[in-house]
Amino acid sequence: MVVSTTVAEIFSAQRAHGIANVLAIGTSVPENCYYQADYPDFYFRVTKSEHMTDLKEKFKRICDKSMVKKRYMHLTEDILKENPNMCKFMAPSLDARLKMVTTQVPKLGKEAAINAIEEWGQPKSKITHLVVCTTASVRAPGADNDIRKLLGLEPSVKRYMLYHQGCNAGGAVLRLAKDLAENNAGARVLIVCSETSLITFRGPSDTHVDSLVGHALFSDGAGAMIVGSDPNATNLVAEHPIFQIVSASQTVLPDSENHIGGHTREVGLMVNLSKEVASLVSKNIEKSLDKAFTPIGISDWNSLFWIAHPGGPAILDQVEQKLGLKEDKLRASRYVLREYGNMLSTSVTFILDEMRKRSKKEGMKTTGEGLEWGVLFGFGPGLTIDTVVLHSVPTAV
Ligand SMILES: CC(=O)CC(=O)SCCNC(=O)CCNC(=O)[C@H](O)C(C)(C)COP(=O)(O)OP(=O)(O)OC[C@H]1O[C@@H](n2cnc3c(N)ncnc32)[C@H](O)[C@@H]1OP(=O)(O)O
Repeated sequence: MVVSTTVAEIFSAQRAHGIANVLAIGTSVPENCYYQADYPDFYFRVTKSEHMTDLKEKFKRICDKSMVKKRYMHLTEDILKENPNMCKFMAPSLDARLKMVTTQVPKLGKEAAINAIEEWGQPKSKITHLVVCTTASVRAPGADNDIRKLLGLEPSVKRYMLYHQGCNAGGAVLRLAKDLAENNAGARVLIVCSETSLITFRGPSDTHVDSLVGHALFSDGAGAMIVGSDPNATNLVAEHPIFQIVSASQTVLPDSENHIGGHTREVGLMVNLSKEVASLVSKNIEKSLDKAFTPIGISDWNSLFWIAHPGGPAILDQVEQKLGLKEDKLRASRYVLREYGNMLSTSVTFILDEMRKRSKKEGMKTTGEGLEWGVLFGFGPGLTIDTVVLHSVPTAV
């Protein structure tokens, strides 16, 4: 038998030619909207904690400084009445939480995915890979298979489930999708991040004030993106890149393990946040920028468009100050924090969506506020920083 092809040729044919692109973006939030101005009253009332007057005043101060105007959560007063243990600081409640999370995470994720697929305009049979991310639960088969079924995707779609990663995973999913798209010719990767506070909500405790910080910031939301290389311009409905994914990296800051943590216990997911998070991120961020942009020859951070995970206003303020960023650089991050809160891994998808939409609306030349190069940062437990270098495309296409 004469074999007419080499392993090197097979290897080459298996790979895409071009760099990975974000080809579509979709988002979704639950119906219930909570206004921050009313939230301290709601929170202390539903958790039957009105007697903790000093703590309530402290929570009001945190909410006032959170920069959040409103956020969306699946949780309702009725759900909490049915599950009173969720209103205590530490009471067994994991089963009840997981039962709701099992339905809610795929449902919200599906809605975002449908929006992304609609924008993409291609048949869903072209989706080859599915990357799903949530901090809210751990199980098998997981939310990835549920989302596959809800969307009617083929059983042969190659699935990747990222559980319990926290906020930096908004960058990590793009890193994974880039590797998949560039290493598999014709691959179309559907990314879905879906987060819910059903797993973290709990009553206040005067010995764990950091829990109140989470309760002032965290919210529900899902974001979806389609990522692929070599966009098809010849189809009846052409594929249009929105951002090119140039490079992606991750690092863990030294001696930072205790600053953001999440532990799933009988009482749900316990999150700890130290007061040093903002200063640690801001002190270390320039190293990640240098590493990502030295090969491109960029050292002026104001020449970039910015997609920074809005962990909290202190993080955005200190990053801005440390790097000498102009006031409007973190505009899209601040907008998403104000209008939606901190949706963990999902937040950066909302920021990408806001940036490209506003760039077009305001007549800017590119999807990145008229600029060519940009950076996406995810910050999460570890303390982990995920850095993604992006390249914009012209808005006129
Ligand atoms: C989950 C993930 O993987 C990734 C994530 O996104 S994790 C979330 C990351 N975000 C954070 O860590 C929040 C960062 N912090 C902030 O944005 C701000 O500090 C804040 C909105 C919480 C408060 O705003 P501020 O301008 O710093 O106000 P400040 O007056 O210092 O703090 C308000 C109160 O909160 C308390 N506080 C702030 N951070 C605290 C913390 N981590 N733990 C305990 N208490 C805290 C302060 O002591 C202060 O109490 P008093 O009013 O009684 O003095």
